[in-house]
Amino acid sequence: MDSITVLMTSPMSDYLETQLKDRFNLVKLWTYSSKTDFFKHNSHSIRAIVGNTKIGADAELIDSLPELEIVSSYSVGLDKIDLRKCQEKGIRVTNTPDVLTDDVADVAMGLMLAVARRVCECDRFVRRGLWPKGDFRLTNKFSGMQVGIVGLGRIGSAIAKRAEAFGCPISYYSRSEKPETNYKYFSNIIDLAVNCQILVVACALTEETHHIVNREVIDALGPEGILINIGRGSLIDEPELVSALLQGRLGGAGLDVFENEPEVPEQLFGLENVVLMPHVGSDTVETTDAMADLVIKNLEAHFLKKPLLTPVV
Ligand SMILES: O=CC(=O)O
Repeated sequence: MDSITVLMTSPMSDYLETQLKDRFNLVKLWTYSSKTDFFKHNSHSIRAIVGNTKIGADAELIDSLPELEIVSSYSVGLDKIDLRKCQEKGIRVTNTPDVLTDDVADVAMGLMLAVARRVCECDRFVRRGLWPKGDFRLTNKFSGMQVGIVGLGRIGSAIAKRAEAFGCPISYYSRSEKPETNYKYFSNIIDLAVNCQILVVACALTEETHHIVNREVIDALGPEGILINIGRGSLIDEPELVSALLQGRLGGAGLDVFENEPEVPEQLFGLENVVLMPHVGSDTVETTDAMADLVIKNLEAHFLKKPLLTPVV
């Protein structure tokens, strides 16, 4: 397949890069000095794009590559891909579901525990030599806290399963009720926020879910409530989140994702009740290798005219 040109949009894993280079003619977008230079050399040769959560395939890129056949995303989230455009042009799209579910759900649990039991604040307390001067203050019990989940898909369900093991009653909000679970369903996200102590945002970012957690939802969660986001930054109205935390209208937050990554609102840096992670939910050696294998298998299947493993479009 080394005559097939594949575009990688930004640096991902070394393993993925090596695997792509071994099989295809690999073009790396970030090695070009300008878009003009890139398009001049590659417009008519690229047949596949491998994108990720930073750079996917927007309308401009898709329209500039007349030979494009497939976008194989090194991510489960599809918000950086113009799916409508791909559909219109008959371009196939794949992603990497399932293989990263455990890691992202693990991170959600870590954030919940870290915020509720003040793990990072305790760490800073010990490192700063404050312990000999007095004990750390009491925190709140995590086991048994009411957990509300926004989006009960693969990742949301894996979070629910883990939280259940901590004795947490689970409720959820999603577009429709899931008959296969016994978790309490709320058809309105505000009702969910009123009725839980920890709200975990685990849905996909789409036009409908953009800023699904707004001021009203944050206020419904309240000054004792904890907000966790392992989905996408833009699921939450970030300026509203920051002002709620600064004003004490929200109890705490655990965030792996941000609206303008890698930029994080600096007002959050001074808040002890906030735990920040640099969008690393699925970033383990094991899972990134499994994601890379899935990207490669989808590309191979496509060019061998076999069924795609994880088709989206
Ligand atoms: O955020 C991670 C992903 O979408 O895979």
